[in-house]
Amino acid sequence: MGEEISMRHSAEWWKAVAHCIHDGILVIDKHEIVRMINPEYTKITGVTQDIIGKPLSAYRRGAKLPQTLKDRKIRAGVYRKTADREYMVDMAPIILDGEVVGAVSVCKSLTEVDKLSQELKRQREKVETLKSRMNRAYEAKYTFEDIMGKSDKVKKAISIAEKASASSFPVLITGESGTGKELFAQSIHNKSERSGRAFVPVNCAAIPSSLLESELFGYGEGAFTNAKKNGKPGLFEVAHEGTLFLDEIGDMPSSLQAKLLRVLQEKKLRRVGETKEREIDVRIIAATHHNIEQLVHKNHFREDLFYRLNVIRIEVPPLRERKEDISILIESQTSEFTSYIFEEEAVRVLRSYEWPGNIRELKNTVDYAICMADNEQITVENLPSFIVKKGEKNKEESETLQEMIRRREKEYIQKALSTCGYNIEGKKKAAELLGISLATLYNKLKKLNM
Ligand SMILES: Nc1ncnc2c1ncn2[C@@H]1O[C@H](COP(=O)(O)OP(=O)(O)OP(=O)(O)O)[C@@H](O)[C@H]1O
Repeated sequence: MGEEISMRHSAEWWKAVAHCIHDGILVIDKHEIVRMINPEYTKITGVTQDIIGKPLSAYRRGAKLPQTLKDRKIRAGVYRKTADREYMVDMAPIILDGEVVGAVSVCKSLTEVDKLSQELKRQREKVETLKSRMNRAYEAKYTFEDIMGKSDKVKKAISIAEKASASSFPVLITGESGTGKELFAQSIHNKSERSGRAFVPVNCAAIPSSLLESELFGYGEGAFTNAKKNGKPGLFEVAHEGTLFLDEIGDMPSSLQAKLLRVLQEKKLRRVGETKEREIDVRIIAATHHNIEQLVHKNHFREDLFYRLNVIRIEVPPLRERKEDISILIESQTSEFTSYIFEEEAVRVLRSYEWPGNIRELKNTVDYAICMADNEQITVENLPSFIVKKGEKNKEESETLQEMIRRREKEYIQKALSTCGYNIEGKKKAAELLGISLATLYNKLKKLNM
C-alpha cells in the first residue's frame, strides 16, 4: 500500500515537473497509449488532454513515436507541419531494466525556434560589428610604399620583408631605435593575407612585467582581485587570425619567454587562472633594438625562443649607414609643405650628422627647421645648433670629393666678395683676386646659388 502511494506520489511529481517545462511533451506506454501530455504540448500542437488514454496512431496519423517503440532509435529534429502549425520533434524510447516501456516525444514550436535563431543572428551580427570595430582599432596604416629609401641596404631589407608577407612564418626585425622596425612590421601585415584582420602592437618593455602576462594571454573569471567579472581576452586572442607585433622582445622577462615559447609551439593558450585551452592562429612579428645574439649569449634571452622567432630575419640599417637616403627622407617629410626647400648647405650638414635617433630624429629635425624658417628656404641657421656643431665636425670626413670642391669654392668666393665688395667694382676685384675672369665669376655665383 505504502509503495502504491509513493508510486502515485512519484507520478504526480513527474507530471508537475513536465508542466513546468517550456517544451511540449507527450508520453506513450508500450501499447502506444498516450499516458501524458503537458500544457506546452497542447499550445504547440493543438492536441488536447482528450487524447490521454487513447492509442496515439488513431488520433495522430503519421506519428513516428510508435516506430520508436519498435526500433528503440532516438530521432532528433523531426519536422512536423499541420494546417496552421510547424514544429520540431525529438523522440526517444523509455527503457527500464533493458525493456522498452514507452516513448517520449519532445517538441519545440518553430516560431520559438525562429525567434531564437533570429536572436542568434542578431547576436552574430553584433559580434561581427564589434570584431570589425576592434580590427579598425588595431589597424596597420603603413605599407611598403611608405618606406622611403633607395640605398642598397634598405632595398635589401624591403625585398626580404616583401617575401615574408607571402607566408605566415615568424619574423624577427632588428635595428636601432627609430630605424623603422614598426613601419616594416605594419607593411608586412598589410601585404599579407591577414591584412583584413587585426595588427596588434605590444611594447614588451613599456608594460610592467607583472601585467604583461595577463595583457598577452588574458585572464579568467576571478583570476585576481580587481579582475573583470567575466575575465578578459589577452592580446593574443585579439590578434587571432591577424598579426601580433611584439616590439622590444629583448626586454621580455624570462618567465614570460618560456610561456610565449609554449604558446608559439602549441598554438594554444591558457588564460591566467584558467585551465581551459584556447586555439589561436596568430602571426608573430618581433622586433628589438638590442643585439639579440648577445642577449642569447649572456643567457638574457632564451635560445629556443630566439630560434622560434628568428625564422625570417630583417635587419633595418641605421641612418648613418645610408646617408644617401637623407634627401629622399627630407623630401617625403616636407611634401606636406610643398614649397619648402632645404638649401644645399643645410642638407650637407644633415648628411654629416650621425643620427643616433635615426629617422625619428631626422623627422623631428625637419619639423623643427620648418618651424624656425623665416621663409621657404631652409638654411643651416634653421637647424638645431647641436646638429650643426656635430655635423660641422664630421662634414669634411663624410662629404664626397665633388661636394668638398664645391664647398671650398663657395668659401673662397664668399671670402673674396666680402673683402672686395658685392657691387660690380667689388666683383671685378674679387675675380682678379681669385684669378678668374668676371664672366667666370658670374657663372660660378649662379651655379653655386650664391
Ligand atoms: N624608411 C622610412 N621612410 C619613411 N619614414 C620612416 C622610415 N623609417 C622610419 N620612418 C618613420 O620614423 C619613425 C620611427 O619609425 P618606427 O617607429 O617604425 O621605428 P622603430 O625602429 O620601430 O623604433 P623603436 O625601436 O623606437 O620602436 C616613424 O614616424 C616612421 O614612420
